[in-house]
Amino acid sequence: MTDTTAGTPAPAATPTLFEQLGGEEAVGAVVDLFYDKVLSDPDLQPYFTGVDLDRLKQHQRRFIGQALGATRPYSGRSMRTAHEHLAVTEDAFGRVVTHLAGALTEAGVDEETIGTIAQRLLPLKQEIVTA
Ligand code: HEM
Repeated sequence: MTDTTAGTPAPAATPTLFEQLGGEEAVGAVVDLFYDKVLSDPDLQPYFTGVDLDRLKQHQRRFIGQALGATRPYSGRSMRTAHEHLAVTEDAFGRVVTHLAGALTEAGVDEETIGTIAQRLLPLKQEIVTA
């Protein structure tokens, strides 16, 4: 069989947002900023009372990962199961997304990309918001 692809470079896969933002290291910086914003917000602090910090960090990484489409396969609890005991309000959900947008802005991400990211998170609202 003739190899018609010989000598032809493989088509570049469209980079994920994760790659566009600069990969693991850049995203790590966004996670840190995001984490500070969420924990400094008096309206959000109660949700995280008693949640250990490792778990919270993991939460932030997952959250960012979901937004950027860079998650390793996720085998944890469903979004509904993970959040239903928290009675997350629509307002709280909105605040968290706003803090993510703020962290991304500070990290130099352009507005259009931030809009795309926010759109990706929106469908999760119906699973996470239960109050
Ligand atoms: C798109 C939005 C969100 C995503 C992708 C997300 C993702 C996750 C994931 C993956 C977990 C871990 C589940 C586990 O380890 O079993 C989790 C737990 C948690 N999430 Fe979220 N989350 C979102 C929004 C929120 C919001 C808006 C709040 C609060 C205002 C919140 C508060 C928490 C807390 C407190 C936990 C820990 C629960 C526990 O350990 O008992 N999350 N979230």
